[in-house]
Amino acid sequence: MTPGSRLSAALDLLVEIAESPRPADAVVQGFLRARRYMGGGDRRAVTSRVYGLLRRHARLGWWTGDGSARERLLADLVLTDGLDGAALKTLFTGKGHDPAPLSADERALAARLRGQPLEPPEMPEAARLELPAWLEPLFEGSLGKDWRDVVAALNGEAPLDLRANALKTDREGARAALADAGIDAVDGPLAPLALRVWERVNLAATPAFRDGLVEVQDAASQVAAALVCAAPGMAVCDFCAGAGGKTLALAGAMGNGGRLLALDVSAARLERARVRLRRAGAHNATLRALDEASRKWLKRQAGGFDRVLVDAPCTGTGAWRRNPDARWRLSADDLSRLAVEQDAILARAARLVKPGGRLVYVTCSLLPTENEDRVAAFLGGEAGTAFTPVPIARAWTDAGLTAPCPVPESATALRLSPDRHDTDGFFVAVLERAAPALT
Ligand SMILES: C[S@@+](CC[C@H](N)C(=O)[O-])C[C@H]1O[C@@H](n2cnc3c(N)ncnc32)[C@H](O)[C@@H]1O
Repeated sequence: MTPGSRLSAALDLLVEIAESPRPADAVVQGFLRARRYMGGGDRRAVTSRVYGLLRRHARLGWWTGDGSARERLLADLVLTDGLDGAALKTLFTGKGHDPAPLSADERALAARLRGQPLEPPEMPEAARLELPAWLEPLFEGSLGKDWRDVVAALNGEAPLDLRANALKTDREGARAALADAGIDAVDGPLAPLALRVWERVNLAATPAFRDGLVEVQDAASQVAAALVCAAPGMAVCDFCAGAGGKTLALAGAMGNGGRLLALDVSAARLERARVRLRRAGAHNATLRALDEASRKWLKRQAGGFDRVLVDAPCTGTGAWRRNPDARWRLSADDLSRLAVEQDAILARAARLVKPGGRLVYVTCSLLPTENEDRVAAFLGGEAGTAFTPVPIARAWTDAGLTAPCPVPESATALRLSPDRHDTDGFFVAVLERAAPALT
């Protein structure tokens, strides 16, 4: 591809992301899958430009007066890459797949931006931080004095984190299999099976992935799954299993022994989980899509599980590094709607926990309205009366995690964030149902 045609592809992809309800990383994957003719260099150039544009969205919007995708691209080429009029002319040729030549207005825009910094002092803070203005007070009010560092880190690039599949190998075995495919992996933070890859790789093409030795999972998500403390022989329910990221880790912790039930309202996501479980060699999981007709069935499962994981639907603020556009899709209404859903799911899932068993509440959000507030609402309501919070340090030890526990002994919630822990943002609370008194 010519440098110009790479820009055209980046523009097409940007428009596709803007028009799709799906997260950016899913749209990017689909886009590349449909263009197998693109070589590795082209893919890297296109995706790196697109993610850059998404990460600089507000700043480029400020400079262009909320301009079109093409205007933002033009501004990016001038402000970030430092291109001048002559260089732009070689890219915007209109020949082949190159973008159409610049109009007089676009040439004037490029001339106006030439030599300017991306972030001039007069730029409002919300734009500099790439944060929707309505979310600024929420972050400032809830994330402590370092809130700007958290927000900045959430706009950084995320590495590819993998989990070695304990059902088939260990971390060293997985690392060696990746090395055979020419992929360098270092230990990931906190989680004992985490491997981290910084280069862009085609993981799906490697035997390590195809044979189920590794799965894609952020280190924080691995920690969240570990804190369920699932063990062989237990009955474990993954109430919001989705495409099975944590179900797979739970199956690994259970050594394929015991009963693992994966539930979700999305049958399509569970279907993806089925494929991944098969590849991982996980045989102890049963998958079930929840619908109106499941109510009676769910009632019959009451008190049947040692562990119930609720990886609740959330805003995903903790995963903004992977989906930088997600912040612009959020609204205050989403936050209120999600809180209602999170409360309802927690109450429903809690019924499944055995006396003496544990309910583990997880989100990939950093907002207390989805985390601490939801746990407090649950514990203060009828469904939560039998539950008490377990100190994270205790669950950490129970889980056999060997890295130092990142929160104090007394903390009953864990919040991981990219600035402090070098992971995605995640929240975990572990609640225990009172065991019957011994007589
Ligand atoms: C954060 S995602 C789960 C991610 C998954 N656990 C993983 O590790 O890959 C939340 C999931 O909750 C599901 N969900 C939404 N409402 C639900 C409900 N009422 N009951 C069960 N699952 C629900 C969504 O379909 C979505 O798959």
